[in-house]
Amino acid sequence: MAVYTEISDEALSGFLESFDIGTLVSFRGIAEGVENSNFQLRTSTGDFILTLYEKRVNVQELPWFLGFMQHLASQGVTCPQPVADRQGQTLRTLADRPAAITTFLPGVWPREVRLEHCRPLGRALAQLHLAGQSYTQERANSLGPQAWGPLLAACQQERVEAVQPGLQAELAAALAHIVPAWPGHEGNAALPRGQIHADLFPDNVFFLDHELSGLIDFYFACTDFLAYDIAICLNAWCFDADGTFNAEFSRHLVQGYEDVRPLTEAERHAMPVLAQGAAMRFLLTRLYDWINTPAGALVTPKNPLEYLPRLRFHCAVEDGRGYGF
Ligand SMILES: Nc1ncnc2c1ncn2[C@@H]1O[C@H](COP(=O)(O)OP(=O)(O)O)[C@@H](O)[C@H]1O
Ligand SMILES: N[C@@H](CCOP(=O)(O)O)C(=O)O
Repeated sequence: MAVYTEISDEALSGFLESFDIGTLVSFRGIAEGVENSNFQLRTSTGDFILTLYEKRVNVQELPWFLGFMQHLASQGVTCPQPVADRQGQTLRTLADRPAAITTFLPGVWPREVRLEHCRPLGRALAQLHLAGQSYTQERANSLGPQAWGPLLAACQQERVEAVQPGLQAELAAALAHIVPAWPGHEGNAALPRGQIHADLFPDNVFFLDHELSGLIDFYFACTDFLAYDIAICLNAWCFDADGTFNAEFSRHLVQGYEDVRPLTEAERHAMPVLAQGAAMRFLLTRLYDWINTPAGALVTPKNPLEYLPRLRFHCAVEDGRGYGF
């Protein structure tokens, strides 16, 4: 459960007095997520989400994320909207943490990914990319290839080896292959860039009555290669429970994407290295959290080793045909 910071009823009721959203009826910590503390609030006017920003979020960047969510909504992408207080501020402080209230998005994320989810997912991702083109302020990807080596080093070799013998050497070797091959690296051709979600896992995509009802959790969003977002989705949505890659899911995802924004040949060609990088990024952040989560924190760290077979799979793929397109 991701509640790193507890809040009392009194503190929350006092906080709500600065907003025009009614009085507190109930609130509960949300037993999902790993990054921030999230609470579901019910007030006399409706449901809201309160987020206290914790780990990887840089407070200076919060206006960029909140502005991005507002911009996406203005372009027709359904996502939570920051709620302003009576002074017009969306970013506040509660329990010594940066805090924001956002609207509650109806829907449920798919506990089991099915084929019917994949095409709508691809379409929504491409719509997000097109909508992001008019949000012009850039935010560098702080978890891009330049961060992976330092992240592996920060995990400490002996602790990585304790997670799985040989893991440190395997990741170091994969990094030595992925980083020099990365688009835009030292003379490599770049790919189309723009605003990406960068964490569009099933738990960040809501469905209602078999339709995609909205996207949440924009706190890793950044300016990067658009196709990298597809590579993240290939990792997060297109492996069966037994670890087998599901090419049919992948094909539907990419078809949905291309219904809205056709891929360039260079993007298709780069998909294996982008998918390797995406597997590496989530493996490393999970590994870091696995090793560093403080005892007693109300959070369930995610298993880094789920991403090792995915990384190996992508390292063996030669071109887009490996992904079913
Ligand atoms: N705006 C929202 N509307 C409805 N539920 C939400 C909303 N934001 C978060 N949630 C719920 O909280 C959970 C955790 O949120 P998330 O943003 O993924 O947390 P974290 O950033 O800590 O990983 C989600 O899976 C969802 O159930
Ligand atoms: N999606 C990441 C972790 C980030 O958590 P989220 O709950 O914000 O999606 C992973 O699975 O490693």
